[in-house]
Amino acid sequence: MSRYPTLRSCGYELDRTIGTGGFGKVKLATHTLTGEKVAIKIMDKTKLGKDLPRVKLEISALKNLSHPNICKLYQVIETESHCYVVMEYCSGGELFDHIVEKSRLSEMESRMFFRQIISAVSYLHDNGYAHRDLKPENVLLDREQNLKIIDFGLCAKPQGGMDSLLLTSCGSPTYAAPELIQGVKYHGSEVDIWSMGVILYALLCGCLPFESDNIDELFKKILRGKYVEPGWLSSGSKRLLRRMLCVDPLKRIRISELINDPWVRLGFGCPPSTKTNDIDQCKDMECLEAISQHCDIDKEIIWSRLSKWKYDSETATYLLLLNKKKNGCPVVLK
Ligand SMILES: CN(C)C[C@H]1CC[C@H](N2C(=O)N(C)Cc3cnc4ccc(-c5cc(Cl)c(O)c(Cl)c5)nc4c32)CC1
Repeated sequence: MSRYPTLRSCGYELDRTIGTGGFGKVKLATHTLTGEKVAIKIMDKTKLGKDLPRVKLEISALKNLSHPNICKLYQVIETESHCYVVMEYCSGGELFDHIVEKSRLSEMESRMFFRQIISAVSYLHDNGYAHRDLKPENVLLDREQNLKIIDFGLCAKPQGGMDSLLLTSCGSPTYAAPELIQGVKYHGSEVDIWSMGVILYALLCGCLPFESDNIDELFKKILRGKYVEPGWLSSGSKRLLRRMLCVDPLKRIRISELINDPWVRLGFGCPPSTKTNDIDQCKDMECLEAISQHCDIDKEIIWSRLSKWKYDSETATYLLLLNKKKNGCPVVLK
Protein backbone atom coordinates (compact mmCIF):
# COMPACT_ATOMS: atom_id res chain seq x y z
CA MET A 1 0.00 0.00 0.00
CA SER A 2 1.43 3.40 -1.01
CA ARG A 3 2.64 5.60 1.86
CA TYR A 4 0.75 8.49 0.26
CA PRO A 5 -2.80 7.24 -0.52
CA THR A 6 -3.89 10.85 -1.06
CA LEU A 7 -1.71 11.13 -4.16
CA ARG A 8 -3.09 7.94 -5.71
CA SER A 9 -6.66 9.15 -5.06
CA CYS A 10 -5.72 12.52 -6.65
CA GLY A 11 -4.66 10.78 -9.84
CA TYR A 12 -0.89 10.29 -9.41
CA GLU A 13 1.09 7.05 -9.46
CA LEU A 14 4.20 7.53 -7.29
CA ASP A 15 7.62 6.37 -8.47
CA ARG A 16 11.07 6.78 -6.88
CA THR A 17 12.42 9.55 -4.65
CA ILE A 18 14.51 11.95 -6.77
CA GLY A 19 15.79 14.18 -4.00
CA THR A 20 15.47 15.29 -0.41
CA GLY A 21 15.96 18.47 1.58
CA GLY A 22 15.14 20.09 4.90
CA PHE A 23 11.56 20.48 3.64
CA GLY A 24 10.98 16.77 2.99
CA LYS A 25 11.38 14.87 -0.29
CA VAL A 26 10.71 15.15 -4.01
CA LYS A 27 9.31 12.09 -5.74
CA LEU A 28 8.88 11.26 -9.41
CA ALA A 29 5.26 10.44 -10.28
CA THR A 30 2.97 9.92 -13.27
CA HIS A 31 -0.24 11.87 -13.80
CA THR A 32 -2.63 9.01 -14.56
CA LEU A 33 -5.03 10.82 -16.92
CA THR A 34 -2.32 12.21 -19.23
CA GLY A 35 0.53 9.77 -18.59
CA GLU A 36 2.87 12.77 -18.10
CA LYS A 37 5.71 12.58 -15.59
CA VAL A 38 5.72 15.12 -12.73
CA ALA A 39 7.86 15.92 -9.67
CA ILE A 40 5.97 16.05 -6.38
CA LYS A 41 7.49 17.89 -3.42
CA ILE A 42 6.12 16.19 -0.30
CA MET A 43 6.18 18.04 3.00
CA ASP A 44 5.00 16.87 6.43
CA LYS A 45 3.36 20.01 7.84
CA THR A 46 3.76 18.78 11.41
CA LYS A 47 7.56 18.72 10.93
CA LEU A 48 7.98 21.99 8.97
CA GLY A 49 7.82 24.26 12.04
CA LYS A 50 9.46 27.62 11.23
CA ASP A 51 9.87 26.57 7.60
CA LEU A 52 6.09 26.60 7.00
CA PRO A 53 6.10 30.30 5.92
CA ARG A 54 8.83 29.47 3.34
CA VAL A 55 6.58 26.79 1.85
CA LYS A 56 3.62 29.16 1.60
CA LEU A 57 5.87 31.85 0.09
CA GLU A 58 7.19 29.46 -2.55
CA ILE A 59 3.70 28.21 -3.48
CA SER A 60 2.41 31.77 -3.74
CA ALA A 61 5.37 32.73 -5.96
CA LEU A 62 5.03 29.67 -8.20
CA LYS A 63 1.30 30.41 -8.67
CA ASN A 64 2.19 33.85 -10.00
CA LEU A 65 5.04 32.79 -12.26
CA SER A 66 4.84 31.32 -15.75
CA HIS A 67 8.07 31.31 -17.77
CA PRO A 68 9.85 28.69 -19.94
CA ASN A 69 12.90 28.76 -17.62
CA ILE A 70 11.05 28.61 -14.29
CA CYS A 71 9.86 25.24 -13.01
CA LYS A 72 6.11 25.10 -13.66
CA LEU A 73 3.59 24.49 -10.87
CA TYR A 74 0.70 22.17 -11.78
CA GLN A 75 -1.22 21.47 -8.58
CA VAL A 76 -1.15 22.01 -4.81
CA ILE A 77 -2.77 19.34 -2.60
CA GLU A 78 -3.13 19.94 1.14
CA THR A 79 -4.29 17.47 3.78
CA GLU A 80 -4.36 17.77 7.58
CA SER A 81 -0.79 16.52 7.83
CA HIS A 82 0.87 17.02 4.43
CA CYS A 83 1.37 19.50 1.62
CA TYR A 84 2.03 18.14 -1.88
CA VAL A 85 3.38 20.48 -4.59
CA VAL A 86 3.06 18.96 -8.08
CA MET A 87 5.53 20.45 -10.55
CA GLU A 88 7.17 20.04 -13.94
CA TYR A 89 9.65 17.11 -13.96
CA CYS A 90 13.15 18.14 -15.06
CA SER A 91 14.67 14.93 -16.43
CA GLY A 92 18.04 16.51 -17.31
CA GLY A 93 19.16 16.79 -13.67
CA GLU A 94 21.10 19.64 -12.08
CA LEU A 95 23.12 22.17 -14.09
CA PHE A 96 25.83 21.63 -11.48
CA ASP A 97 26.25 17.97 -12.48
CA HIS A 98 26.31 18.94 -16.16
CA ILE A 99 29.24 21.30 -15.50
CA VAL A 100 31.12 18.73 -13.39
CA GLU A 101 30.59 16.09 -16.13
CA LYS A 102 32.22 18.34 -18.76
CA SER A 103 34.69 19.89 -16.26
CA ARG A 104 33.85 23.29 -17.80
CA LEU A 105 31.66 24.51 -20.67
CA SER A 106 32.69 26.30 -23.87
CA GLU A 107 31.99 30.02 -24.02
CA MET A 108 29.12 29.39 -26.47
CA GLU A 109 27.48 26.68 -24.35
CA SER A 110 27.88 28.86 -21.25
CA ARG A 111 26.25 31.72 -23.14
CA MET A 112 23.37 29.49 -24.32
CA PHE A 113 22.63 28.50 -20.70
CA PHE A 114 23.33 31.92 -19.20
CA ARG A 115 20.91 33.69 -21.56
CA GLN A 116 18.12 31.44 -20.21
CA ILE A 117 19.01 32.40 -16.63
CA ILE A 118 18.99 36.10 -17.60
CA SER A 119 15.59 35.62 -19.24
CA ALA A 120 14.12 33.95 -16.13
CA VAL A 121 15.64 36.38 -13.59
CA SER A 122 14.64 39.42 -15.67
CA TYR A 123 11.06 38.06 -15.73
CA LEU A 124 11.24 37.41 -11.96
CA HIS A 125 12.41 40.96 -11.24
CA ASP A 126 9.82 42.46 -13.64
CA ASN A 127 7.18 40.65 -11.56
CA GLY A 128 8.55 42.07 -8.31
CA TYR A 129 10.37 38.94 -7.09
CA ALA A 130 13.99 38.41 -6.07
CA HIS A 131 15.07 34.74 -5.89
CA ARG A 132 17.92 35.29 -3.34
CA ASP A 133 19.19 31.71 -3.51
CA LEU A 134 20.40 31.36 -7.10
CA LYS A 135 23.05 28.61 -7.43
CA PRO A 136 23.81 25.80 -9.90
CA GLU A 137 22.00 23.29 -7.62
CA ASN A 138 18.82 25.35 -8.06
CA VAL A 139 19.05 25.29 -11.84
CA LEU A 140 17.79 22.07 -13.44
CA LEU A 141 17.61 20.89 -17.03
CA ASP A 142 14.70 19.37 -18.92
CA ARG A 143 15.19 16.73 -21.60
CA GLU A 144 15.80 19.40 -24.27
CA GLN A 145 18.52 21.03 -22.11
CA ASN A 146 16.24 23.99 -21.31
CA LEU A 147 17.10 25.47 -17.91
CA LYS A 148 14.50 25.49 -15.13
CA ILE A 149 15.03 27.61 -12.01
CA ILE A 150 13.68 25.98 -8.82
CA ASP A 151 13.43 26.52 -5.05
CA PHE A 152 11.62 29.78 -4.37
CA GLY A 153 11.56 29.21 -0.62
CA LEU A 154 13.82 32.22 -0.03
CA CYS A 155 12.41 34.50 -2.71
CA ALA A 156 11.19 37.94 -1.70
CA LYS A 157 8.44 40.13 -3.08
CA PRO A 158 9.25 43.41 -1.27
CA GLN A 159 6.08 45.34 -0.37
CA GLY A 160 7.46 48.54 -1.80
CA GLY A 161 8.58 46.92 -5.07
CA MET A 162 12.07 45.99 -6.28
CA ASP A 163 13.55 49.37 -5.29
CA SER A 164 12.86 48.83 -1.61
CA LEU A 165 15.58 47.39 0.61
CA LEU A 166 15.70 43.94 2.22
CA LEU A 167 17.57 42.87 5.33
CA THR A 168 17.11 39.12 5.87
CA SER A 169 20.39 37.34 5.40
CA CYS A 170 19.63 34.14 3.51
CA GLY A 171 20.84 31.75 0.81
CA SER A 172 24.07 29.79 0.54
CA PRO A 173 27.19 31.79 1.60
CA THR A 174 29.26 30.56 -1.39
CA TYR A 175 26.93 32.37 -3.80
CA ALA A 176 25.93 35.24 -1.48
CA ALA A 177 26.72 38.86 -2.34
CA PRO A 178 29.04 40.91 -0.04
CA GLU A 179 26.22 43.20 1.14
CA LEU A 180 24.09 40.18 2.02
CA ILE A 181 26.75 38.51 4.20
CA GLN A 182 27.57 41.87 5.82
CA GLY A 183 24.02 42.04 7.12
CA VAL A 184 23.43 45.50 5.67
CA LYS A 185 20.23 46.44 3.82
CA TYR A 186 20.33 45.35 0.20
CA HIS A 187 18.30 45.25 -3.02
CA GLY A 188 17.10 41.74 -3.94
CA SER A 189 17.81 42.40 -7.63
CA GLU A 190 21.45 43.26 -6.89
CA VAL A 191 22.13 40.11 -4.85
CA ASP A 192 20.60 38.01 -7.66
CA ILE A 193 23.02 39.61 -10.16
CA TRP A 194 25.98 38.68 -7.93
CA SER A 195 24.75 35.04 -7.66
CA MET A 196 24.31 34.96 -11.45
CA GLY A 197 27.95 36.08 -11.70
CA VAL A 198 29.00 33.14 -9.53
CA ILE A 199 26.98 30.80 -11.76
CA LEU A 200 28.55 32.27 -14.94
CA TYR A 201 32.00 31.78 -13.41
CA ALA A 202 31.11 28.13 -12.60
CA LEU A 203 29.91 27.58 -16.21
CA LEU A 204 33.06 29.06 -17.77
CA CYS A 205 35.66 27.85 -15.25
CA GLY A 206 34.23 24.62 -13.80
CA CYS A 207 34.93 25.81 -10.27
CA LEU A 208 33.74 28.56 -7.91
CA PRO A 209 35.23 32.07 -7.64
CA PHE A 210 35.11 32.14 -3.83
CA GLU A 211 35.69 28.92 -1.89
CA SER A 212 36.93 27.93 1.56
CA ASP A 213 36.14 25.25 4.13
CA ASN A 214 36.40 27.99 6.73
CA ILE A 215 33.36 30.29 6.71
CA ASP A 216 35.37 33.32 7.92
CA GLU A 217 37.94 32.78 5.15
CA LEU A 218 35.07 32.49 2.64
CA PHE A 219 33.48 35.73 3.84
CA LYS A 220 36.85 37.54 3.59
CA LYS A 221 37.28 36.36 -0.03
CA ILE A 222 33.75 37.48 -0.96
CA LEU A 223 34.17 40.87 0.69
CA ARG A 224 37.53 41.35 -1.12
CA GLY A 225 35.90 40.28 -4.38
CA LYS A 226 39.18 38.95 -5.78
CA TYR A 227 39.09 35.69 -7.73
CA VAL A 228 41.32 33.76 -10.17
CA GLU A 229 40.82 34.54 -13.89
CA PRO A 230 41.92 31.34 -15.69
CA GLY A 231 43.98 31.86 -18.87
CA TRP A 232 41.29 30.45 -21.15
CA LEU A 233 38.78 33.21 -20.36
CA SER A 234 38.19 35.62 -23.26
CA SER A 235 38.46 39.35 -22.56
CA GLY A 236 34.68 39.64 -23.03
CA SER A 237 34.06 36.93 -20.41
CA LYS A 238 36.48 38.56 -17.96
CA ARG A 239 34.91 42.00 -18.44
CA LEU A 240 31.37 40.68 -17.85
CA LEU A 241 32.41 38.66 -14.78
CA ARG A 242 34.08 41.78 -13.29
CA ARG A 243 30.87 43.78 -13.82
CA MET A 244 28.74 41.10 -12.12
CA LEU A 245 31.13 40.15 -9.28
CA CYS A 246 31.51 43.80 -8.31
CA VAL A 247 31.67 44.20 -4.50
CA ASP A 248 29.94 47.62 -4.59
CA PRO A 249 26.27 46.88 -5.44
CA LEU A 250 25.89 50.45 -6.75
CA LYS A 251 28.59 49.81 -9.37
CA ARG A 252 27.39 46.26 -10.18
CA ILE A 253 25.84 45.71 -13.63
CA ARG A 254 22.02 45.96 -13.63
CA ILE A 255 19.73 43.38 -15.26
CA SER A 256 18.71 45.93 -17.92
CA GLU A 257 22.40 46.37 -18.92
CA LEU A 258 23.06 42.63 -18.68
CA ILE A 259 20.33 41.88 -21.22
CA ASN A 260 22.08 44.12 -23.79
CA ASP A 261 25.68 43.23 -22.89
CA PRO A 262 27.81 42.47 -26.02
CA TRP A 263 29.06 39.14 -24.54
CA VAL A 264 25.43 38.05 -23.90
CA ARG A 265 24.37 39.00 -27.46
CA LEU A 266 27.45 37.53 -29.24
CA GLY A 267 26.38 34.97 -31.83
CA PHE A 268 22.67 35.55 -31.14
CA GLY A 269 22.46 39.13 -32.42
CA CYS A 270 19.61 39.85 -30.00
CA PRO A 271 19.03 40.12 -26.23
CA PRO A 272 17.58 37.12 -24.30
CA SER A 273 13.76 37.10 -24.41
CA THR A 274 12.02 38.48 -21.33
CA LYS A 275 8.50 37.46 -22.40
CA THR A 276 6.27 35.39 -20.14
CA ASN A 277 5.21 31.86 -20.93
CA ASP A 278 1.71 33.09 -21.72
CA ILE A 279 0.88 29.84 -23.58
CA ASP A 280 -0.12 28.45 -20.17
CA GLN A 281 -2.62 31.23 -19.61
CA CYS A 282 -4.13 31.10 -23.11
CA LYS A 283 -7.29 29.20 -23.99
CA ASP A 284 -6.41 26.07 -25.99
CA MET A 285 -9.57 24.65 -27.59
CA GLU A 286 -8.03 21.23 -28.35
CA CYS A 287 -7.10 20.69 -24.68
CA LEU A 288 -10.49 22.02 -23.56
CA GLU A 289 -12.21 19.62 -25.98
CA ALA A 290 -10.29 16.63 -24.54
CA ILE A 291 -11.29 17.55 -20.96
CA SER A 292 -14.86 18.38 -22.00
CA GLN A 293 -15.28 14.97 -23.69
CA HIS A 294 -13.66 13.14 -20.77
CA CYS A 295 -15.94 14.61 -18.10
CA ASP A 296 -18.89 15.38 -20.37
CA ILE A 297 -19.05 19.04 -19.32
CA ASP A 298 -19.37 21.99 -21.72
CA LYS A 299 -16.00 23.56 -22.79
CA GLU A 300 -17.02 27.06 -21.70
CA ILE A 301 -17.93 25.83 -18.21
CA ILE A 302 -14.56 24.06 -18.04
CA TRP A 303 -12.77 27.23 -19.13
CA SER A 304 -14.69 29.42 -16.67
CA ARG A 305 -13.30 27.21 -13.87
CA LEU A 306 -9.80 26.84 -15.38
CA SER A 307 -9.31 30.57 -15.87
CA LYS A 308 -9.45 31.04 -12.11
CA TRP A 309 -6.08 29.16 -11.95
CA LYS A 310 -6.86 27.35 -8.71
CA TYR A 311 -4.00 24.86 -9.22
CA ASP A 312 -6.40 22.01 -8.51
CA SER A 313 -6.69 18.74 -10.45
CA GLU A 314 -8.34 20.48 -13.43
CA THR A 315 -5.46 22.99 -13.69
CA ALA A 316 -2.97 20.11 -13.58
CA THR A 317 -4.82 18.13 -16.27
CA TYR A 318 -5.07 21.19 -18.55
CA LEU A 319 -1.41 22.25 -18.14
CA LEU A 320 -0.19 18.67 -18.63
CA LEU A 321 -2.33 18.32 -21.78
CA LEU A 322 -0.72 21.55 -23.04
CA ASN A 323 2.65 19.93 -22.33
CA LYS A 324 1.69 16.85 -24.34
CA LYS A 325 0.61 19.07 -27.23
CA LYS A 326 3.87 21.06 -27.06
CA ASN A 327 5.81 17.76 -27.21
CA GLY A 328 3.82 16.60 -30.25
CA CYS A 329 1.93 13.87 -28.34
CA PRO A 330 -1.79 13.19 -28.95
CA VAL A 331 -4.01 15.49 -26.85
CA VAL A 332 -6.07 12.71 -25.25
CA LEU A 333 -6.97 11.64 -21.72
CA LYS A 334 -6.83 8.02 -20.55
C1 LIG B 1 18.72 20.01 -2.80
N1 LIG B 1 17.44 20.72 -2.87
C2 LIG B 1 17.23 21.49 -1.60
C3 LIG B 1 16.30 19.80 -3.05
C4 LIG B 1 16.35 19.10 -4.39
C5 LIG B 1 15.34 17.99 -4.41
C6 LIG B 1 15.37 17.25 -5.74
C7 LIG B 1 15.22 18.16 -6.93
N2 LIG B 1 15.40 17.47 -8.19
C8 LIG B 1 16.63 16.87 -8.43
O1 LIG B 1 17.59 17.07 -7.63
N3 LIG B 1 16.82 16.10 -9.53
C9 LIG B 1 18.11 15.61 -9.90
C10 LIG B 1 15.68 15.61 -10.27
C11 LIG B 1 14.56 16.58 -10.30
C12 LIG B 1 13.66 16.59 -11.37
N4 LIG B 1 12.64 17.44 -11.42
C13 LIG B 1 12.45 18.33 -10.42
C14 LIG B 1 11.39 19.23 -10.50
C15 LIG B 1 11.19 20.13 -9.50
C16 LIG B 1 12.07 20.14 -8.40
C17 LIG B 1 11.90 21.12 -7.32
C18 LIG B 1 12.41 20.85 -6.07
C19 LIG B 1 12.26 21.79 -5.06
CL1 LIG B 1 12.91 21.48 -3.49
C20 LIG B 1 11.59 23.00 -5.29
O2 LIG B 1 11.48 23.91 -4.28
C21 LIG B 1 11.09 23.25 -6.54
CL2 LIG B 1 10.32 24.74 -6.84
C22 LIG B 1 11.23 22.33 -7.57
N5 LIG B 1 13.09 19.26 -8.29
C23 LIG B 1 13.32 18.37 -9.27
C24 LIG B 1 14.42 17.47 -9.22
C25 LIG B 1 16.10 19.40 -6.87
C26 LIG B 1 16.08 20.10 -5.52
